[in-house]
Amino acid sequence: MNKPLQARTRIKICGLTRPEDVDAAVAAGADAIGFVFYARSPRAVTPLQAAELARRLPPFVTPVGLFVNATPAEIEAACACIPTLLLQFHGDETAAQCDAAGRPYLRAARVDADIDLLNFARAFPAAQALLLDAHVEGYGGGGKVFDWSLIPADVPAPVVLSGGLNPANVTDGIARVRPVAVDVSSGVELAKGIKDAGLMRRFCDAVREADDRLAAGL
Ligand SMILES: O=C(O)c1ccccc1N[C@@H]1O[C@H](COP(=O)(O)O)[C@@H](O)[C@H]1O
Repeated sequence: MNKPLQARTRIKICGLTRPEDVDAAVAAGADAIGFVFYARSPRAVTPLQAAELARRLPPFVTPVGLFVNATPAEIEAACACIPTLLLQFHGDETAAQCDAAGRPYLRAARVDADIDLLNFARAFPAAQALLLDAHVEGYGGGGKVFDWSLIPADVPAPVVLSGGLNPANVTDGIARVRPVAVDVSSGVELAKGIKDAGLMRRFCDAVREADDRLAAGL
């Protein structure tokens, strides 16, 4: 269930920890900013830190909270600090656990040759979108590209393409997968959790270029 040709590909930039990076991501054209609420990640922030960063977001830029096997209390604490938070479940959460949060969510699938993406998508009918990331140790954020040909054409959910995207490969990813959105972390970083304004700008420009090419039928 990918996007119509004329629709703009949305851009999520994830793993932000610094106010100046939030400002630069917004200026570059990000539609969503991700905060990692997973203590083992080098990009982890606390709910209070994320709330401080999220206050910088203008209207229509969505804060996204990334969770890996968090408790309901941890999810509630983050939502209490950022009332408009869209959830991203990136661990081993079941549909019942995702639904129990009672909020809109993205469900991440960690893709390798063993996953059945059709069944996975069907298991999460309430998810707003299926976020496809490479299967890496540590759940995600590894900067690894997966084999896009593993994505069936008829995935019964909007697809967010992720996993090792960067300014050089995102145009190709959009042309091949036609996702509703793309999500990047490592590919716009100087170091884990430290974003580069120039790379974020180049990434967003590359997404626009891909959209323009698709609209022109190229
Ligand atoms: O960013 C992390 O540290 C992270 C930790 C645990 C799960 C997911 C994580 N990040 C997400 O992984 C994808 C792909 O990231 P990358 O561009 O390949 O670095 C993306 O959704 C990140 O937000």
